Amino acid sequence: MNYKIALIRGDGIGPEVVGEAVKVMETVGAKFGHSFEFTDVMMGGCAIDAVGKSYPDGTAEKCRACDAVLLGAVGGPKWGHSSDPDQRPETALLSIRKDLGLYANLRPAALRPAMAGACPLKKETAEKGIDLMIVRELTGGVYFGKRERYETADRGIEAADRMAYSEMEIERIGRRAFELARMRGKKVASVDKANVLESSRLWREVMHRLAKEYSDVAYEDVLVDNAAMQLVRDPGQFDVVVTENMFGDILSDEASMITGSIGLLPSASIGDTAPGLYEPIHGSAPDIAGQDKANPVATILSVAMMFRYSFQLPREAKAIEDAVDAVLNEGWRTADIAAPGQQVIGTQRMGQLIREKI
Ligand SMILES: NC(=O)C1=CN([C@@H]2O[C@H](COP(=O)(O)OP(=O)(O)OC[C@H]3O[C@@H](n4cnc5c(N)ncnc54)[C@H](O)[C@@H]3O)[C@@H](O)[C@H]2O)C=CC1
Ligand SMILES: CC(C)CC(=O)C(=O)O
Ligand SMILES: [Mg+2]
Repeated sequence: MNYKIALIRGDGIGPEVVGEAVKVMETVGAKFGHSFEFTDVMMGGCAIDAVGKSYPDGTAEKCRACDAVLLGAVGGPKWGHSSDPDQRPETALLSIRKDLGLYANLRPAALRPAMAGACPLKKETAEKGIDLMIVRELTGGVYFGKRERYETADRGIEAADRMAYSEMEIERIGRRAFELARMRGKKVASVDKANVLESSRLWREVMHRLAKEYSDVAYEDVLVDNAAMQLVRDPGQFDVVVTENMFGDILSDEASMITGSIGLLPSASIGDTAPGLYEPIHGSAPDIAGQDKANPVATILSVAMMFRYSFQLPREAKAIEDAVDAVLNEGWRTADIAAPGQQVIGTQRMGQLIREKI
């Protein structure tokens, strides 16, 4: 079968890791008899440089014309944090998620067998294993609320960001979490800050209604500060963790380190109708961009998620995941996952080794 893929390579290490992931797709295609038609879609800092704004007209339409989207990362210090949203690379990221209706960001954090030694947690915690799925709400909350900056009478300039959630937004992400839990460990932890925030109180009310409906799934509420601590103390207690946009952003970066590195964790952003968007959880890593140092595994595993969720190709997805594990089991390491004294390989070599295993 032929699949159309939109490629948003983006900025920093984005083009490097997407380049390796594309080659992996082609290898999988050759092995299993699929072909891929790639369309480059420019967005982010590179688009500011080329056409003067980070989210050029027609970006969403180009993506909608494809079966799935693969994104590297956007942003970097070159473009700063302009007061003009068109001049901020991150505006493009938020806009594409909103325009495609990608409200569910699935971020699996699993400790791969070869990485157990790299887990910074207590030995017995690592031995228990880590396999959790963070279900992050992606198109609401404080990242999409009204942003304001204004002069006050007595306190100088003040800035504010509004965090808002509707029942509908909470219910649809909650259902995704409970449905996923049914296919996994049958446990949902809903993370909020209901002891302080009104949006979290509504979040909790809706989650409790769903918990009654999905009575075969064990349910608990966890306050976000406690969740951050529990993730380090005993991550094995979690199966599906559902939470709002910003909490999920932060907790998933934390989860990445207990499983080895942010360079390992993939994600899938999905909605109800538009093509899914697949991306590593990391950013554009300007500190290592252009040096063949980035770990491409997170992006390559994002392709595996694309095959599984958008194309219903579990055999092909597993071939990628098995190849990644085989390469890691042999001890090959990019800099972010290498132990002191261990030999380090680059982005391209890691990609090549994974393709050879496939
Ligand atoms: N999806 C996206 O496009 C995202 C974009 N960003 C943007 O990326 C830019 C940089 O953000 P940071 O806060 O520095 O976060 P970052 O995730 O880009 O980097 C944080 C640290 O992790 C390392 N790292 C990240 N990915 C890696 C990989 N594949 N292999 C090895 N090491 C890796 C980096 O070298 C850096 O030390 C910012 O402009 C930010 O807004 C941040 C997160 C997501
Ligand atoms: C612009 C940010 C919301 C990007 C980010 O950190 C993420 O989605 O993980
Ligand atoms: Mg993030």
